[in-house]
Amino acid sequence: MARILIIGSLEAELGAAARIAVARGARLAAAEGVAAGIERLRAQGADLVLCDVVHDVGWLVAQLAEERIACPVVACGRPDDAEAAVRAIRAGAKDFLPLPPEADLIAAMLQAVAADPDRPVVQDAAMAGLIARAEQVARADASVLITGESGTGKEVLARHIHAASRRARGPFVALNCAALPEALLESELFGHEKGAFSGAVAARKGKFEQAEGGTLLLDEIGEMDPRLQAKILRAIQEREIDRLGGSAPVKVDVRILAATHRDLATEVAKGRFREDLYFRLAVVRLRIPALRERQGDILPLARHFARRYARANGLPERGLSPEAERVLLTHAWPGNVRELENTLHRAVLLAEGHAIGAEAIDLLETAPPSPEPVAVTAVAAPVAVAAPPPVAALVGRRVEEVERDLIIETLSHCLGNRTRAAEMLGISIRTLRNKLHEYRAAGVSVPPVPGQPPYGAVAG
Ligand SMILES: Nc1ncnc2c1ncn2[C@@H]1O[C@H](COP(=O)(O)OP(=O)(O)OP(=O)(O)O)[C@@H](O)[C@H]1O
Repeated sequence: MARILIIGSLEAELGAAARIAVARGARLAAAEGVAAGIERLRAQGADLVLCDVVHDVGWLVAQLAEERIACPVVACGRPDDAEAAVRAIRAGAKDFLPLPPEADLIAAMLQAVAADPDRPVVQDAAMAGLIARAEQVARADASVLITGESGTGKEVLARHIHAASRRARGPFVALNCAALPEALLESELFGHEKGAFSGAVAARKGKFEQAEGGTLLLDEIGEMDPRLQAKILRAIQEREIDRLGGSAPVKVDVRILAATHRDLATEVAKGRFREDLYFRLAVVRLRIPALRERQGDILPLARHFARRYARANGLPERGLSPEAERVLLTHAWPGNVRELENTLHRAVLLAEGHAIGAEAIDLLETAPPSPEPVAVTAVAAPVAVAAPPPVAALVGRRVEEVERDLIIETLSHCLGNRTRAAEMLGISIRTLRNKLHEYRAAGVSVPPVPGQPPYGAVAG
């Protein structure tokens, strides 16, 4: 069932469109303005956005592209307002829906979004078997532990399980447990009441409550502090959570999926992960093979990314030359699908001519692949897989220097996406932009905004 987000007032004709969509089986959410709409998309996603042209459709489309939220936007307005329609389409809206709405047009839109564009691309037999198993367990409500090296597609698989489950109509919420310090992670997970700590100016729902009726993915669960592990265990067992500063527990109906690149059984043996939580989470275990273990997926994935980035950059869709295919098939891909994706993104931008040739496949130097799960930091560069530096190694360095390296590395991990990097760093986007200006002024190279040249005219 398609999930539609309507941005605009439901009291106007857009309300009629909403009623038709619901009558045709869509699930509806509404936001008064673009900023609120984006907030909602970040938390819960949608299959289609209908945005009233009185709002800034261009800004909405640009923001979604920057945050890599893949969701088509259809602008809506009066048919006599041709100027607004043209403006919206030029800004990147997929279509223009004239108001008052026609039931048939809405039905056609819903049908078009029903095909799942986020379905994992799979061809290798090992991976196809895993997907079949995931779809089978999706129907139950049991927790699932997804393991695999960094970049193998653990979040993609988690989203697929959610989409194939009875909770598909509910929200899918993901939280990277390694990206936040303990105190912040606790309030992100469980929410807080107003005044729970200095700075808590208003009550805020945590991820558990945001995922109500849906699925919560706890990514990088192996990095979680033991105190929070105990709280997660309680949430799963009792199906209730305590907001920070709250006086009564809150009931939650959430399916938990957990992901980690670590071998949790070993973490348990070493006393770093609670055994009881491990058994609760690992009711079903799905291990995603490294990309080098599923050669059959390399070319289908490469073609998929070549298409995606050609479209995203307004470039013609081109195939891969036989030589480029050979290069892709012989690389070890220690950064897995994420590395392949980044490589194809660069290749699409670099390639000249009718096909993507080997000269456009720019493979970054990487460490030789390790058969063991490799520890990576939350701020690892997009393709380099490296052990996290022990804090002791930082002694002797200035705080501002370490901060600068952390910010630049995080930004590069996020492929230049400012909003994502700020979120991961736990700082405001404004602070991030100010810091980046300072670094540039000092001659430090800063990862560019996706799709823009390194020192483009756009600020930040
Ligand atoms: N089977 C797939 N089909 C299409 N895209 C994929 C597939 N697997 C991974 N990707 C893409 O590769 C990138 C990495 O995937 P994802 O974030 O799910 O990996 P991960 O294992 O969760 O990584 P990490 O351990 O770093 O969190 C994403 O951009 C994702 O869209």
